[in-house]
Amino acid sequence: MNRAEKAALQLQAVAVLRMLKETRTYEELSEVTGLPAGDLNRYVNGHVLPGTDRASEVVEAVGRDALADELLARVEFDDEGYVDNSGVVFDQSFLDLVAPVAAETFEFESPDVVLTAATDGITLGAAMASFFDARLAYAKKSKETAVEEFIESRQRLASGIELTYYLPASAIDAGDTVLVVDDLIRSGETQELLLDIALQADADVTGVFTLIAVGDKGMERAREITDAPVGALTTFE
Ligand SMILES: O=P(O)(O)OC[C@H]1O[C@H](OP(=O)(O)OP(=O)(O)O)[C@H](O)[C@@H]1O
Ligand SMILES: Nc1ncnc2[nH]cnc12
Repeated sequence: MNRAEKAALQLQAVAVLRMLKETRTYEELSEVTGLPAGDLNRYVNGHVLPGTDRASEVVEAVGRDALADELLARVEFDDEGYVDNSGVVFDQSFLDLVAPVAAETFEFESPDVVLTAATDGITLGAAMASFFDARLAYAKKSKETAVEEFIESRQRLASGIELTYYLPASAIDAGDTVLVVDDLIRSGETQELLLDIALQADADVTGVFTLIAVGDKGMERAREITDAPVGALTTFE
């Protein structure tokens, strides 16, 4: 590990500790990590950085399960089963922690472009793109002004309403590898549109990732369209 990689790891560990600290006392954080509460206080407040051994323990100990638990604690369901996930998609630092875990868990190849759908997919897309050092592209439900050429994909939804997503044609080049991400997959209609946009761009899809799958229908729909890995951090029924 070179100096820059060590520094990145140390800062990632601090970010993990800060996220865990939001809902815990230092004593509780000490129980979770096995580190002394006084040291944790100094790390969380930025006075001292954890050594690289400690840093890698913290980062590795907080794997998929810890993030999935944290996700569960941050979302709320209404009476009709709709999810309020603003506690997650408004928190860029939390999403920055998800990216390395998602990459490792589902073994996504590093893509040229991360593709998502406006609006709520954008912050996760930015975290994933930053982690992979890839470009970010987001399809929108309206045409951006002054852009001349778009890839567009339209679908009639179960409700009968037509939904169209537009992506500036310059955002994905033919032959690019593309990782498709979104905050939530339920019916899979949005994924179908995004995967169709990738297909129209002559790109290769390397995976599909979502924070939350509501049921399995939308995930199955994505699996029917692509052979690449399709994964969710958490599934709710
Ligand atoms: O699997 P599906 O049934 O297609 O649902 C998933 C989509 O629904 C939500 O977006 P929404 O359409 O609410 O737009 P927003 O991000 O602008 O809120 C969510 O961000 C996904 O993009
Ligand atoms: N917030 C949400 N909760 C559940 N299903 C959805 N489908 C689209 N948005 C949703």
